[in-house]
Amino acid sequence: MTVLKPIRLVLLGAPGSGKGTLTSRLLKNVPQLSAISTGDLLRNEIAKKSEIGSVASGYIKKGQLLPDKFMAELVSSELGNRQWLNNKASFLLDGFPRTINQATELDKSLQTHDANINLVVELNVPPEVILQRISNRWVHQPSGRVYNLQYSPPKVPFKDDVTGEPLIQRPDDNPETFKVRLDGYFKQLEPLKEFYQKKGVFDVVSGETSDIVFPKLLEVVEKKFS
Ligand SMILES: Nc1nc2c(ncn2[C@@H]2O[C@H](COP(=O)(O)OP(=O)(O)O)[C@@H](O)[C@H]2O)c(=O)[nH]1
Ligand SMILES: Nc1ncnc2c1ncn2[C@@H]1O[C@H](COP(=O)(O)OP(=O)(O)O)[C@@H](O)[C@H]1O
Repeated sequence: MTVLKPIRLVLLGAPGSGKGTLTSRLLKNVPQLSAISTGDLLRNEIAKKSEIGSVASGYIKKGQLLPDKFMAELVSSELGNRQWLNNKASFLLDGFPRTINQATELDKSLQTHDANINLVVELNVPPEVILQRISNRWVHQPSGRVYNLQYSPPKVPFKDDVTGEPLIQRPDDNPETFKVRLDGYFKQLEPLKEFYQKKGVFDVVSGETSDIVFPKLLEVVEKKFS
């Protein structure tokens, strides 16, 4: 796909809806695009035993969102580090914003660089479908690569396809914590959708599998940017 103008894309989706899966597929199809996944960012900080990681681990274990100001600062410094705060760069945000306050903070920091979000796509996947996926989710924490014992198993059981390193199950993927996350997502969703609908940048793609959702997502992106 040839990109005619910078893509600044937010993927909205419940935990387990396929944000990580669809992001990696999209990046393969749109080489100009790179992504920030806030979940991966935080897990890497936890693995590094950094200050940020020590703050994050408590919230993540309980399935609670981290404070808006904390996340907004983390993401805007990451955007700066990657030199994306300009009107030429393309990027995808996976897992941010998740609240209306985060969205307004993001808006403030982007508009000063003439780099406003120009597409927000909600991944609309039925919750009951999502719940089945999570028990089979295994991840390669250092890279953020995501596997599923049913849907996309690793070539060697429980080993990352690229590095051969062991896969783990995320501590926040247990049923009770996952329910906290899922409820939290739906609580925040409507104000976020309205915020971006008012800006005329909102779209939604629905489906029960990523194989159904991905072509729809790619079509929305191609229609807008190629
Ligand atoms: N059964 C099934 N699992 C899927 C599908 N798409 C993604 N998954 C798996 O479901 C889990 C959640 O996907 P992920 O991309 O991590 O979602 P995220 O939490 O929104 O980033 C992972 O184990 C994926 O491998 C699908 O269409 N069907
Ligand atoms: N934008 C955010 N605001 C607050 N907390 C966040 C944000 N992004 C990630 N987190 C924290 O990291 C956890 C894992 O995020 P993520 O890997 O994106 O989970 P999922 O994709 O399953 O929703 C979240 O449950 C939350 O505790």
